[in-house]
Amino acid sequence: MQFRRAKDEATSIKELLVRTLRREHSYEEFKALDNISFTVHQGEVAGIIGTNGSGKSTMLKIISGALIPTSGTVEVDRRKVQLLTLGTGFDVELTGRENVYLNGAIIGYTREYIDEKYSDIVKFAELEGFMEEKVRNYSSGMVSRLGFAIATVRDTPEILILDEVLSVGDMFFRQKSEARIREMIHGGSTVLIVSHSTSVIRNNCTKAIWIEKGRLRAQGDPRDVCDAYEKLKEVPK
Ligand SMILES: Nc1ncnc2c1ncn2[C@@H]1O[C@H](COP(=O)(O)OP(=O)(O)OP(=O)(O)O)[C@@H](O)[C@H]1O
Repeated sequence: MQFRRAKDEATSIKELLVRTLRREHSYEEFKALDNISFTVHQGEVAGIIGTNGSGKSTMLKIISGALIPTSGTVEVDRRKVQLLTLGTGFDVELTGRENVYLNGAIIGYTREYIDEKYSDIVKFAELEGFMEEKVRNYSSGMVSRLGFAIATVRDTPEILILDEVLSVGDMFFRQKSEARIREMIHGGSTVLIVSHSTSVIRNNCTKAIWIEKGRLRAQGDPRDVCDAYEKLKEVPK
């Protein structure tokens, strides 16, 4: 997967304007994912790990169909896939209620479905009494709780893709959200889960895939792959 990145960033708005007018921008091609190949079988729970910027979210977006790869192929039945990701599709100038409809529509829910599930979403997010308030006035934990409740209200799909949806909210909400995710993971779906927590990968996954700087570094037993990944992070003595 190749992206185009601005090579020399302007240091001021004036410089940016001048460069734009003079058409002086230069770009470089950047490979976010390079020659990655793996298989996830039906019923497997695959955990994806890697340091920041290594390409995990890009890969999930390609698998779910949100991004089209510049080369290579993915074989997946997209009608069965649901990608859960937080923090996208919220407008802070709208109320909590309006954002449920906006965010739900982005995920692919119909208006009728959101009408039916609205009170379950509010209850799970514990935001009764705040839904007519603008999201601008929410704390970041409240926004994540609402995002999590919207994303997970649906019945578990056959192929579930989770992009860092754990560890949301305070300790009490986290316990509740982890229990919901565990139910989804162990409900018979095929799951791909990105997490920075190696204990989440060790405790829930049947295989682990480690991506580093856009390349496949290792795949296999979650304990072996997580052990190797943690060694990378050890500070040299
Ligand atoms: N649309 C884009 N245009 C240009 N570069 C992009 C784009 N999307 C992602 N990238 C770059 O691709 C690389 C991989 O990003 P990605 O978000 O997939 O990493 P990640 O492993 O999910 O990171 P993190 O753990 O921080 O969430 C990063 O260097 C990022 O800046």
